[in-house]
Amino acid sequence: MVEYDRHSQREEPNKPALRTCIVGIGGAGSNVLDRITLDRTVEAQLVCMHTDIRVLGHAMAPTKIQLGAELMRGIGAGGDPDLGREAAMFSREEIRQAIEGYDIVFICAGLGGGTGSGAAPVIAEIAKASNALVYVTATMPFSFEGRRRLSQAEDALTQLQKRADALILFENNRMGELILPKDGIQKAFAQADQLIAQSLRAVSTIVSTPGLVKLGLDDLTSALSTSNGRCLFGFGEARGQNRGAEALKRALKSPLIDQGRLLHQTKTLLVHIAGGETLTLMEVDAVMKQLGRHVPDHTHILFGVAVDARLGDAISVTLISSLGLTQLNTIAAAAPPANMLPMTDRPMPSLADAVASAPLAAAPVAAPAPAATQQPPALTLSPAPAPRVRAPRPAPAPAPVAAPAPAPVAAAPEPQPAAVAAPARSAPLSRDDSMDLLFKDDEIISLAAPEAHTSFIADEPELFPEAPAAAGLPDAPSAAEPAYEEEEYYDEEEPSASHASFAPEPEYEPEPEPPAPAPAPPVRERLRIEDFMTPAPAPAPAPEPQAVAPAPQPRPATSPLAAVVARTNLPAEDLAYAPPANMVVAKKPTNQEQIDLGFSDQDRGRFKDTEPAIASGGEDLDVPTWMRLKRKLKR
Ligand SMILES: Nc1nc2c(ncn2[C@@H]2O[C@H](COP(=O)(O)OP(=O)(O)OP(=O)(O)O)[C@@H](O)[C@H]2O)c(=O)[nH]1
Repeated sequence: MVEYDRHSQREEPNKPALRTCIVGIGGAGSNVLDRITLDRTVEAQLVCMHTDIRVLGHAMAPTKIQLGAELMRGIGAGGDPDLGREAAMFSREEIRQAIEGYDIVFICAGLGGGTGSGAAPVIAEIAKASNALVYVTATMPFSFEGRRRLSQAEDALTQLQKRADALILFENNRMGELILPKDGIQKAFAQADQLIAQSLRAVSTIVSTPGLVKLGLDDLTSALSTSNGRCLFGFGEARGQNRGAEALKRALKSPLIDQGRLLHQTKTLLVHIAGGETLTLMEVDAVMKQLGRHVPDHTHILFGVAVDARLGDAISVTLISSLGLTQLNTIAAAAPPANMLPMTDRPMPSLADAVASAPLAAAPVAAPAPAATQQPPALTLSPAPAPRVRAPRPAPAPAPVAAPAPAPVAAAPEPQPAAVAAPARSAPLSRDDSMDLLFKDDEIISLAAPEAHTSFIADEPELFPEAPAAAGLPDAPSAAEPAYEEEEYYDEEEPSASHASFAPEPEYEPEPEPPAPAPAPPVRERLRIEDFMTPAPAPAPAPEPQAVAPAPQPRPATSPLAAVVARTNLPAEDLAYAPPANMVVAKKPTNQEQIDLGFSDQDRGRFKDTEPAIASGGEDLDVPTWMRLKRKLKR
């Protein structure tokens, strides 16, 4: 058996190691950080930042920063990004001290709520000012969370895009592909957290672990950076026989690379293979050969190998790349060129080549060629609509023919790679066929109808105004605000370039519109917890438990947060496991579809001690809040 000489991967003794810091912001960021903390595989400073002291109190990160303590009084931002931003502004000196002096700052947040969406851009700005490389890992909300959250997430994304050196976007909608349809939403979140934690772990390991074939920050940034597009990430880890092939298979199954499909369009692909002391040359070679069947010749491969004793007898494969918006639109709008099909006979550069030149340029980039126009109709995809312009729903594709792609964005379309080495096929290859070539039937995870939310919209106001506006009430709906209409959201096409990127395939395409226009759905108020509960008389306030900061002071009775402050006086057990004493479950209202989302009564594992963050008199009725409540909703 051939083994690597591990001596060659030792760093020069006088070369300082890269200092990395991972900042988790808000509820989602804190959950991911908890997972990383428990894994104990990342050598980085972990910092949790939140406005909500109850979440901070349970966070496992060694360093915690309460954002805007005086402004927020220990309460979450209630879904209001302005409050989250102001809270971060109030605490910017603490933030600066916490992240100063690091070479790389990873920022992890769930976009759509108040703290993460508002504070993350501020923190990214501070990190950039301290000359750190800023990598942002963010989630976009589930579509069922409502249009308001999506819009807030898009705003935050636009701001982050300007400040981050690289941005890995996880669409929660796609996380559904990681689990079985019958699994509860808690499992979806847990799986999503795990994937995000893996990405952070993989990226930070790549830059901090000495490797046989070392990847540098420039490699990583070039693989991750895209001015206006989407990062692709796949990670797989496996043990036992065929552990290399199995790890690669799992990495290719990642929903973030569309089950391997998106790799066929990448110009640069970073591949990192790591294993314990038993990692062999043959295993690495086999993984690279296998990967070569799914990557076109012209892709520039940045290849790294590391022996990491912490992996034990496991092998991990990390794939990182990015696709520009134009490429994504091209994929969505046109039938895939033949060179997107699995390239079963295409050899990859041998490992010897790779080790000889690190990073490895697998093959010279092929000269761009005109887009393949006569490809077989392998996939029928909806045409890409113009970005962010409300327009009538585009008519479904009439027949499975390779329709010419309409120009989805103002920029000139990127040239398509030449359809080289395209295996001749007598019959059209469906996506399922394509997956069959990769995996056995029972290994293909059922695909949820994908929907991307990576639109990048107009410029945001400056992050650092001279005088920040006074804090408004969290999540208070304004008169001008659009009503919360889930039905309309599901049905309506929100045409945007990025939506087009992941336009559903024929099997998921909605039914054609009926000839007569359906009556407009009734406009509903945004659901509140009051819709389900009615107050009972005479609650007796109990002494308030202390967390990491001074007890929140009650706000004026006019504030919707007043009820939250009052509720924090209740015993923790009541908060976590039973309805508050002053509440009784009310009769089920007729319009509560958002609540009928299949919450199971299983808890969130190690997060089970997390207190609920329900604003009983407020507006904070998001999914994570219900998850933290862990209360089985009875009808
Ligand atoms: N993948 C994943 N996404 C989450 C999780 N928790 C929340 N999210 C997503 O992140 C968005 C923001 O939720 P939070 O992070 O709880 O909100 P926040 O940033 O703390 O803001 P406030 O609660 O308003 O202070 C939600 O709309 C969800 O889409 C989680 O555990 N995993």
